[in-house]
Amino acid sequence: DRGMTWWKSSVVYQIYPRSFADSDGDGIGDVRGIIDHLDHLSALGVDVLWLSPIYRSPQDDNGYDISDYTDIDPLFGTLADVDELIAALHQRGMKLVMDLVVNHTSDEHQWFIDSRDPASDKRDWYVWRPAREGFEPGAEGAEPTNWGSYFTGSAWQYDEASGEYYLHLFSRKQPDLNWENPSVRQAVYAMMNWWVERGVDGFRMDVINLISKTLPLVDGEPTPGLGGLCYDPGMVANGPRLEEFLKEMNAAVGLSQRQLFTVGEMLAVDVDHARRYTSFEADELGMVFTFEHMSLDQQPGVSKFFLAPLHLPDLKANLALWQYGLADDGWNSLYWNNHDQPRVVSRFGDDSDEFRVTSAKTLGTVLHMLRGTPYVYQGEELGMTNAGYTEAEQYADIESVNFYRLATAAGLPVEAVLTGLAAKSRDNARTPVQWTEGPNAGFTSGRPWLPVNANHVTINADAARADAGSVFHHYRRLIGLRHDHEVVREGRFELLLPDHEQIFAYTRTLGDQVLVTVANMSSHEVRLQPGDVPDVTGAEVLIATHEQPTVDVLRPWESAVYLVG
Ligand SMILES: O=C(CO[C@H]1O[C@H](CO)[C@@H](O)[C@H](O)[C@H]1O)[C@@H](O)[C@H](O)[C@H](O)CO
Repeated sequence: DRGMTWWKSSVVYQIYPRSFADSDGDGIGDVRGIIDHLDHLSALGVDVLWLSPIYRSPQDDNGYDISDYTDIDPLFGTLADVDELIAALHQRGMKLVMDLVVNHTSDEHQWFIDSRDPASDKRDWYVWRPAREGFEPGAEGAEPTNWGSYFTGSAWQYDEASGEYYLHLFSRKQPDLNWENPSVRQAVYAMMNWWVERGVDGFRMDVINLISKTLPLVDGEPTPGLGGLCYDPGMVANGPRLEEFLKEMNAAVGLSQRQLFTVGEMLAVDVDHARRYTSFEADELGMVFTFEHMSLDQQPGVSKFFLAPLHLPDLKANLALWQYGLADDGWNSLYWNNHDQPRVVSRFGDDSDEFRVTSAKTLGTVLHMLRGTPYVYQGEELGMTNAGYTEAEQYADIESVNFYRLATAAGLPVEAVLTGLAAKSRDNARTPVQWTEGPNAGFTSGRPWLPVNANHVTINADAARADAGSVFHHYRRLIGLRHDHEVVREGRFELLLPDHEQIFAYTRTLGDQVLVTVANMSSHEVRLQPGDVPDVTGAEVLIATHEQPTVDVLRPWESAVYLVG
């Protein structure tokens, strides 16, 4: 049965190696640090480990700028360390998913170094263009199109030596590969097969729906207030040959045939696109990551740093749209956190001492009881919070640093810019994992590359593991429910109380079994009316944040899951 894929009953744990665990005291996490903490993953019960990039890289974007795809950056370790990690994971019944970053490479990759020479047979491996008609090459406004890079500023860099511009949708040191060139595609597939032969079980594909550009490349609508450049992700996403490339890749690497795990990170992807890309008949991808539910607490059409309050009915409506949209074909990925998003307990929960644990648990429950494959980002299982930075100098992330420079140069009040960064900067997700209450939270014996959050004295893995009521043990139980109950894996989703401003409630139905999830997503007590949710009298309570849960009155951030039938 084409739909019978192993990852439908799996939970994925994402590691951002720089910030997970440092084994050699250089202040930067590494592969041996991961090997030293596999017990933590086994205790949590996760099935798949997704590793953000550890390949050789000048680290301009913390590894998402790769200079050698088949070698490990010495910061993180060696190929032998990775072989040991793969063996150790497989021995524990877990799988390893590597990050595949092939929309772009580093400008220090040999391919790009060769490509800079117009006579090189690698010239057409990247996207080179002459200056805009009628402009002096290198002059103001001579860029081939008005596209903005995701890290702000023009997406084109003038190359004095060859007198032309190359495209970089991210940083200047991340030139885009030209996927129109079949030699580029074959080189990528060969690299993927090299890793599969080494024991890797699948790939998380970085911004994979940007690889097919619509030709010819033309100007887009300037984004208001951002210097006249076009920052519309739709400008370059979901191009005309994307599905052709995904099918070709799938066949060349045997992704479906070898049941390899694949998830495509996709900006500007909607549920209709996702249905096509993840359809069981299509042989393209297993899942996609959408940003739609991550874009509801920002002002529409500008940058994520322009904040807007989250309206719970909007979040429920979007999650429901994807649950219904992929109900009978395709498959959802489920996530609140990753290395690009702020910590969910600070964003959608309440990270005060009074409600941090309960709101973190309830956010876990409402996500993990949905239909799809859940992703847990390192530290989420501990209820780690945002970094709480107040000064521009504290930020290390290229996207945040560039945005601060552009926004203040454009005359935006510094306070407003710092407020936006404090809420949305990617550095919020990148503070070191808090293992102990001790120095540097047990992350490193050296000086951490990014300061450890001071709240590690109370929020740390040792304390969480020792406390049966912790977020850690709640996540362990949620993961257990997915392994033990087919209704959690396959049950048909139905949203309840769509317009309720505080309550998130829904059912999952499989045969005569009904799972009822009811959650109060506010810091205030909420009273429900009879009939608001199905009668759960006598039902088995599978998991709950509070003793004696009821569906009449829900305490702040209270949630419970009932199994009826
Ligand atoms: O666009 C991406 C794609 O991210 C992927 O691609 C980026 C380039 O490789 C890389 O920086 C990211 O870490 C990787 O996940 C997000 O980083 C985006 O910039 C934003 O932060 C999300 O709100």
